[in-house]
Amino acid sequence: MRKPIIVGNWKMNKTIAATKAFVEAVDPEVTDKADWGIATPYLALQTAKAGAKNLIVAAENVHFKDSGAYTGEVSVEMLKEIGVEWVILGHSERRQYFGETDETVNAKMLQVLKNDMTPIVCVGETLEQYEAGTTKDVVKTQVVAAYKDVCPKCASRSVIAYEPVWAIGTGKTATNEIAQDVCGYIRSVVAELYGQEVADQVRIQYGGSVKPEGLKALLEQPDIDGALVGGASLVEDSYKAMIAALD
Ligand SMILES: O=C[C@H](O)COP(=O)(O)O
Repeated sequence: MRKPIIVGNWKMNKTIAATKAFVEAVDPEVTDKADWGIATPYLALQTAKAGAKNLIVAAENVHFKDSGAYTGEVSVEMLKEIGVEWVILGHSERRQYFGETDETVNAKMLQVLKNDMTPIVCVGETLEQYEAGTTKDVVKTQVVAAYKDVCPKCASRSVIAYEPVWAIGTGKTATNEIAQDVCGYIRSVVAELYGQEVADQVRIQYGGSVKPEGLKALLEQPDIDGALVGGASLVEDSYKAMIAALD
């Protein structure tokens, strides 16, 4: 039985002070019905870690090298020094605006897993690809590339987030049927790569305009084990409503 995992991806939102207030308000409400987390900008991670007793605290990105002349980047060692063990990789916004590729996502996967951190690796098609009917080809290519040279044991503890780009921040949610169809397909791709036992352990999230009121039904889908939530994770009451929705 896979435990649900719901992570708020804050993107470029919230100051350190706002992070402190959020964690103080939300962390005590967290239940064991799911693993609950927030991914914050780098600057707020230490504050989030200091306040979080229950919430997972994740970074939104990390570099694939140990250290060196990579101006503006943050290493795994830096994250681990402040106790951050989770990281989102390959979010579509990083692919779209910051030159993230399947190759760099793979390099980051290997770096993160080698250092015993947990990746949430994002895959998903654009509106154009969706309309062209190539969703499954696109996500298969992204999953196969992300897991190149990743060992089965490492793969089994990773998390995959399926996020159709056309549903991110647009208010357009994929129907539960579409989300299940693609998440089930992603699990079958993992099974092709590693066998069914590993595929059954990997947790697969859906992301894209998830709201508290839709969360429970989403998680009733057999291959959807959680959600990566943008906008609805930013407001304390909305995050608390997600927690309440699973009680
Ligand atoms: O990582 C989260 C996603 O990009 C979803 O964002 P959203 O819930 O605001 O659509």
